[in-house]
Amino acid sequence: LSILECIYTKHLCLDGRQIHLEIYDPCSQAQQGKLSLADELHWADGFIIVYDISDRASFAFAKALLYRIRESHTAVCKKVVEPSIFLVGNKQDLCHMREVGWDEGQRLAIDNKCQFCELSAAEHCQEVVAMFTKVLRNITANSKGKEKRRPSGSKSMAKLINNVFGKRRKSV
Ligand SMILES: Nc1nc2c(ncn2[C@@H]2O[C@H](COP(=O)(O)OP(=O)(O)OP(=O)(O)O)[C@@H](O)[C@H]2O)c(=O)[nH]1
Repeated sequence: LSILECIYTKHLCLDGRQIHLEIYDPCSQAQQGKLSLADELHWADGFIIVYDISDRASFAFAKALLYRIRESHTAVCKKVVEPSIFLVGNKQDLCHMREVGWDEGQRLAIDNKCQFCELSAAEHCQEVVAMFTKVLRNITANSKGKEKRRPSGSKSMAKLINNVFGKRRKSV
């Protein structure tokens, strides 16, 4: 069984500005342990890295992804605007099964200059919308008219999209 990645596109208006979103949601199962984000690192303006607060392994994976993004940015794109990175601890409704402390997530985010929040995509989808809005505001504030598009046919990266738009990934 392999699960396909998803690319979502959406036009929206934020603060009076038209935005064309291209969002790549990779399949975490297929990539586990691989961290192959080579294409995405070159074109993405922002990254949303999601872990499950009730699953320490997912936090370790999120940490590895964060380092990978940071390393790549430092090595390759020194002069380019820093990508916006949002670290998200999901499944806050499973607080009673928590394996990753809020402070651990926040510490990782502070150490790597990214934003952080905990939320429950299942129970409070408005929190997901608010998080996405922050990411977009951050990106538009950083980019200041820079045009950076995903090359067609290339893979790209973002997370949590199925929880926002309710779209299911196809399995083959
Ligand atoms: N309790 C709880 N379950 C959630 C929440 N968000 C997602 N889930 C569940 O977690 C499981 C995985 O959700 P997915 O949306 O497939 O997560 P994913 O990270 O995109 O999964 P991959 O296919 O591995 O990329 C599903 O059973 C969801 O219903 C949440 O906030 N709380």
